[in-house]
Amino acid sequence: MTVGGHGLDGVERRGLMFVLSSPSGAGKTTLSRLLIERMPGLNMSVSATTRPMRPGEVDGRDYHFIDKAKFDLMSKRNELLESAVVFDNRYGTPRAPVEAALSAGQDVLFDIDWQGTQQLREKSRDDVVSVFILPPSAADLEKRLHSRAQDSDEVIRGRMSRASHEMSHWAEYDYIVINHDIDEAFAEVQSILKAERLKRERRTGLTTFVRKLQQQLEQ
Ligand SMILES: Nc1nc2c(ncn2[C@@H]2O[C@H](COP(=O)(O)OP(=O)(O)O)[C@@H](O)[C@H]2O)c(=O)[nH]1
Ligand SMILES: Nc1ncnc2c1ncn2[C@@H]1O[C@H](COP(=O)(O)OP(=O)(O)O)[C@@H](O)[C@H]1O
Repeated sequence: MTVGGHGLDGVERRGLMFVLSSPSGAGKTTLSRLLIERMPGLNMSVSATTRPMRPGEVDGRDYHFIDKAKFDLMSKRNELLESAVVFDNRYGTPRAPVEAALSAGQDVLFDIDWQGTQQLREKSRDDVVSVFILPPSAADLEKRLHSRAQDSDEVIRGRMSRASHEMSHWAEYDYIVINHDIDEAFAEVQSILKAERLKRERRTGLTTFVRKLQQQLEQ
């Protein structure tokens, strides 16, 4: 699917799809924001959802908040790269911005669940790098869901009771990060992205680059 563009070091490479998943409250959103702020060349995929907007969320930045009819229309028109139902709401990744970024050699960051990750992997295995974030303990997870102060007690209970099921998919991911301390977890996720960007297979411009170096040496 991807064409390629210039990497940060000038060598052409294919963009990659960097996926973060976790049970709700483990820290994906916090880590995603830090990555977007601090890693040039990384674009957030803004999902469409039918779930209600939380206080502090911005339409078009955190999600595209749409109704079920619009979601179904996007799905019917094949405008979603993947989609899933989570907590009775629909979530999906708009296709066009992802394809545009990848073909320009940019990377795309996804905060999606295991169902969406499986769909991306089926479509573009070689371009997907997936990271599963775990909380240090159940008590920490619950504390974090409460500290976010954005969901009712009932919604939090629902998220806690789904956490175990979501976590059961950890072994499908390439990397596992335990989010004890946010700075450490961020450094780990950042290292994964940096290393994956250097993988030989996605650096399509290396042959040309090395040939040029050899020519210089032989002159
Ligand atoms: N498959 C899929 N999952 C998504 C998408 N957007 C968000 N999700 C997942 O839906 C779940 C609920 O997200 P959200 O309502 O923002 O709650 P939060 O995880 O507690 O912040 C999380 O596991 C997200 O990763 C998407 O476009 N596709
Ligand atoms: N390492 C951490 N230590 C303490 N609190 C954290 C940590 N990581 C995230 N949080 C807090 O936990 C809450 C849930 O994090 P969030 O990033 O919204 O999770 P998710 O997107 O996975 O649902 C937020 O209030 C966030 O500030």
